[in-house]
Amino acid sequence: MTNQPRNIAFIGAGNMTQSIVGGMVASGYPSNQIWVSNPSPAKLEKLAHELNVHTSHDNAEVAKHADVIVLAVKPQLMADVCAALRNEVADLADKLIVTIAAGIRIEKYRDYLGANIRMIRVMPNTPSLVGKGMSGLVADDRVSDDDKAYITEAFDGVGATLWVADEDELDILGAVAGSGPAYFFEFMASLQKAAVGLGFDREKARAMVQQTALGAAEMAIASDLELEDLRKQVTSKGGSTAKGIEQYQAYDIDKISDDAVKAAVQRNQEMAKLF
Ligand SMILES: NC(=O)C1=CN([C@@H]2O[C@H](COP(=O)(O)OP(=O)(O)OC[C@H]3O[C@@H](n4cnc5c(N)ncnc54)[C@H](O)[C@@H]3O)[C@@H](O)[C@H]2O)C=CC1
Ligand SMILES: O=C(O)[C@@H]1CCC=N1
Repeated sequence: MTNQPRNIAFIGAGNMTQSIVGGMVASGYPSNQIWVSNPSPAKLEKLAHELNVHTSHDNAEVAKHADVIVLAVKPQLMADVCAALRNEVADLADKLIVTIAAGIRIEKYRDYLGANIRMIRVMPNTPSLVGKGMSGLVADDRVSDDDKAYITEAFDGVGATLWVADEDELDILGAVAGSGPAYFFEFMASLQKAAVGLGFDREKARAMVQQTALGAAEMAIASDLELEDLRKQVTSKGGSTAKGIEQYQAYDIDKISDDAVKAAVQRNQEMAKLF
């Protein structure tokens, strides 16, 4: 890291924490400066064994070690987890608080943790595990440039980062990029099923689907062309792709994506009210 690594504690050792911590360690973040807590031991044992990070079942204990606390529990549990931290950790205002939870607004965390906290909201995604994450970030106005540079570098280590203007934008980024891997996996699984339906075994069908997805994503990143133009390059006039694309368009794939993203944004907004 260019920025001085800080002691960082993750509260909750679920899918997202495992992805981020795995990616951070792989990108060179010192594992002896990472703490992770979780109520049940199985995930902690795996993290301690594979990544050599510090673990505990006690949230307050890991928080006390940390300069940076990452809240990584489900939104439904956030109020209770924060209430316990507030009771047990005296100097929360001196620490940088990062949350990766969908929906819940910074203002709400001030109720949960105290009015004087400084906070960054990050909306990551699970490909962070393989260093290909996409994380959106937004900070309150108490967060310093140093804090922002540090957290940007930490999440750049597990993929790409994008600072957004406000929390409304973060809800949208979450609905596109946070949830996005699920949309792509759903689509890839459906292509796999189509190939299996025509006689391929699952393994071969998966191999061709995942390599094609990887190739398409890498081409999109490498190219200056619009995505629509990349699609056209594959679609020879009178050829087979044109027939396949006609089917997607008949089901109005744009509307499917539009509806999906709007539904996910709406749920983020609901969670902001609920928790
Ligand atoms: N999974 C994803 O793709 C993404 C998730 N997020 C956010 O990340 C957060 C975590 O999501 P996941 O990792 O998917 O959930 P998860 O359910 O896999 O992980 C949550 C973890 O918290 C632990 N936990 C439960 N009660 C706890 C407590 N009192 N103290 C400490 N840990 C406790 C659970 O045992 C579990 O290991 C959520 O708020 C979600 O909105 C954000 C972006 C992407
Ligand atoms: O489904 C969720 O609520 C979280 C946020 C983005 C991905 N997973």
